[in-house]
Amino acid sequence: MSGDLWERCLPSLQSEFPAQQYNTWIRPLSADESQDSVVVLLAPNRFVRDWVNDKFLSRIRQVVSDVSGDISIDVRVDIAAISAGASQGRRMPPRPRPTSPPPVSAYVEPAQTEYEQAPPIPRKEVSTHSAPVAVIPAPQLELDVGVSEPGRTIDVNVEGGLRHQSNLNRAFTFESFVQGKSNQLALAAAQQVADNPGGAYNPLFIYGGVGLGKTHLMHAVGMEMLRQNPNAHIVYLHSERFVADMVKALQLNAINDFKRYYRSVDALLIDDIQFFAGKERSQEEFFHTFNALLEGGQQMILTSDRYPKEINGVEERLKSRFGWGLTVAVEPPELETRAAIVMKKAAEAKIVLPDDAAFFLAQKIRSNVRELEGALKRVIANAHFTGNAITTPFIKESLKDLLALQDKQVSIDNIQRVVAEYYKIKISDLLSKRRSRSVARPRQVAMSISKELTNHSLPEIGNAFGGRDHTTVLHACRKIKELRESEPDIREDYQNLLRHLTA
Ligand SMILES: Nc1ncnc2c1ncn2[C@@H]1O[C@H](COP(=O)(O)OP(=O)(O)OP(=O)(O)O)[C@@H](O)[C@H]1O
Repeated sequence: MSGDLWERCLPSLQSEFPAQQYNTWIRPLSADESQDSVVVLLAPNRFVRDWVNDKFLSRIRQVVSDVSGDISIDVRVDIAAISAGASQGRRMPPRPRPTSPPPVSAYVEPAQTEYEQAPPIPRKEVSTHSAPVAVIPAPQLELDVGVSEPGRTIDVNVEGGLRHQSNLNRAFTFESFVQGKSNQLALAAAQQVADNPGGAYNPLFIYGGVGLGKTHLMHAVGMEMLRQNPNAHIVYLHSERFVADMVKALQLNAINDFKRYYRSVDALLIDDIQFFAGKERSQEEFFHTFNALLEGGQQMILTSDRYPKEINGVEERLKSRFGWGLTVAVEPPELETRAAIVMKKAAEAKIVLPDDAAFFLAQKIRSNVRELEGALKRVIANAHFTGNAITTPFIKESLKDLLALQDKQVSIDNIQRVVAEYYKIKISDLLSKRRSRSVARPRQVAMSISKELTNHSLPEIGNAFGGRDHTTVLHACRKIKELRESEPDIREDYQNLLRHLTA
């Protein structure tokens, strides 16, 4: 075999599956093409293998046979990854805590961030090693982790006078996290890690856009680990804090203390890892910390605003390590999830919020959950000052300026108008059942742009185009992506329209 068959199949698979699915399931596979007439696809763990076998194998077979005739496909777990997993799972004998305080404070305020069903992650599936987190002389919890006090962080006192701060935010728990299709897989993976830290999903890499719950999930794992084992030594920090601590340690000639400190944790949670970009010395230090923690069976959870391989300015060896465990995406939540989040946040604030008011807010604020939460807080504050009940008209009045701004942003209506004008057809044609090429193609373009420029979900877009099914929208997006690569005219039309709509 030529040895690059799998490489040649990847572009088709990439264009076929939504990015989240491709990145989570297909991209981590590597191929062993050393045998004749069989390609062995190596999955980083059993979880990925089983899911690929179940959901993607038949399509992969088709694509491979289109490219290279009759070749059989076998999906196996990468043995190297398994042994890494086994060594990760093997708890190390108790390691001494650093006896002197770390050179600098590790304190940081916590950051206030397709329609395939996510796989049911069997809880405890990989618990071949039973020891939980505590391997280090027990630190004492200063605060009772069982009591939820939103906004409060949890401090941990370690013996020997070392004050260690986990910085976990009590408000960010699994209970307060609302599950939806957009975060189902990430949530399931996080729960699995919390139940089985240092297991096969190490590191857990969570990526996705701003304000979508990555930090919340990360803290929820830490909180759950602490609930299961109050002696666990868990550190959450933003990557910029890691960099700042390292710089200070270098200045104070205390890099060994820094190393010992970060390597003595049971779980290290680092947020927004993309901030390591361009910081070579920090990357070098983190690389060694990463290896030490992985070898010691200590759990790492990392978040980023993009898929590991797409983080520019970060060394390849680090990027490839980020993908050794499990990489999961959080997507913008669909309308129902946004409404459920608003309801949950209102209930947490002990506010009565009628369903229609929650849906109104969720419909209007689509950009991300943080903004949604911010809008709700404004409404609550307003209601508090004026003594009014929160109703849809009250929300409209309270958020007048914000909603006016939202309306200026690109809407599906606007996209339909601009696309219809561009192709010299009527808006009603875009919404009609007509299938002639002169109407169907602009309709597909408009759907694809709606997916790209708005936060609407596929069903919402389908609905706005004459009540079509979400699979029609999905098909349109894939078709247009394909045509933009193969047909210069479509590429140019698409670019012109994007430019016009975002000017
Ligand atoms: N599914 C959810 N359920 C409940 N709250 C959520 C959910 N998703 C996000 N939030 C809330 O939205 C806010 C922003 O979330 P978070 O800080 O975790 O986002 P993030 O993805 O880490 O963003 P960034 O990339 O900017 O750091 C938090 O208050 C969080 O509690």
